[in-house]
Amino acid sequence: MADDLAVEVSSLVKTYWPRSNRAIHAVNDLSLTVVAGSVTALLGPNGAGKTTTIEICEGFRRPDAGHVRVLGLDPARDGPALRPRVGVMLQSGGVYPGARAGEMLALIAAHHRDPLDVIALLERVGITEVAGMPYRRLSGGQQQRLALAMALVGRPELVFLDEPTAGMDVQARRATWELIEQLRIAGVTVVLTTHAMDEAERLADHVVIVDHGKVLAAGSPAELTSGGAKGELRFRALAGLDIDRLELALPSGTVAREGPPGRYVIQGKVDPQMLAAVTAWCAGNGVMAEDLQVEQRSLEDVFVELTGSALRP
Ligand SMILES: Nc1ncnc2c1ncn2[C@@H]1O[C@H](COP(=O)(O)OP(=O)(O)OP(=O)(O)O)[C@@H](O)[C@H]1O
Repeated sequence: MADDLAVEVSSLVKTYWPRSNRAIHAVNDLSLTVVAGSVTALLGPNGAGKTTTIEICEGFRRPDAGHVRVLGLDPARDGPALRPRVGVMLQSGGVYPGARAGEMLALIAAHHRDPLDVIALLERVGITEVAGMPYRRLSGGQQQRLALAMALVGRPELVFLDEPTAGMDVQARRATWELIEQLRIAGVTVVLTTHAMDEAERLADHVVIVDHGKVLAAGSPAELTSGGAKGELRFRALAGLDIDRLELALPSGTVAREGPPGRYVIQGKVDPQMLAAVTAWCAGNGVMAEDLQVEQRSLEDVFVELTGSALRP
């Protein structure tokens, strides 16, 4: 395993065999890597295999086949060595319903050699006022914040956050984003799953799109959203430019049109070549292009292109 990789998953397979049903191929030859110190987001429709993959990396599930290394160790075998170094925020559970929130966090802290200060951490995730309440009485968002605090209290080198902001209000969501950004600055590796494209776009250095237990695409948000055939470039200039001649100067497959007079739209694959061709044509024809704007596909556009728009069971 390369030194700069915090997680390496190759050709992972996990099949569930529910008693009355046929086999569910939850993870089906999935490979991915997580660079140490980065934030990596796993995106995928419901049932894509994200949680199963993460749970195998956490050592909670055994894979049927494939190879997993986490901080250079095998999570299935090296649990005791990994546990103090890895923080885990589960989608649900992991907490006794009757336990008080603050006590629960203190209990987890007591298992670590150099934990964060519990009082300060409760404050940081905004649950100081409900710290004395039993877990089951906390709202969904408060339970999420406690789970996040439990993942962080041991000063982990790597954290797995399964849908960390699900059910949070806008304020808590933003505070969690800030916390994740601070983790990255502190050099902590973060692996998260999310259904919120804005969250992935905002936080992730690396996005992995998963469906049917396989990786469909991976890259930085910019890499994933650039290079498609659907981009647009817009600019303003004098009305009545010779659009046909402009189009001839552009890469094939690119379409140019004038919308309202003086407003031009170029549609096609927006890449450095297309941008250069447009500006070169303008320069060669004495055209001052103003308000030049590149409109890329959003991560959500890419996600729907790859995974389709049909509802999942
Ligand atoms: N313990 C289990 N027993 C049987 N099937 C399971 C089990 N856990 C998950 N599955 C099935 O495996 C598939 C993958 O589930 P998984 O939870 O990994 O997906 P996910 O991408 O995390 O989904 P979501 O976004 O809905 O949380 C689904 O079809 C799910 O029903």
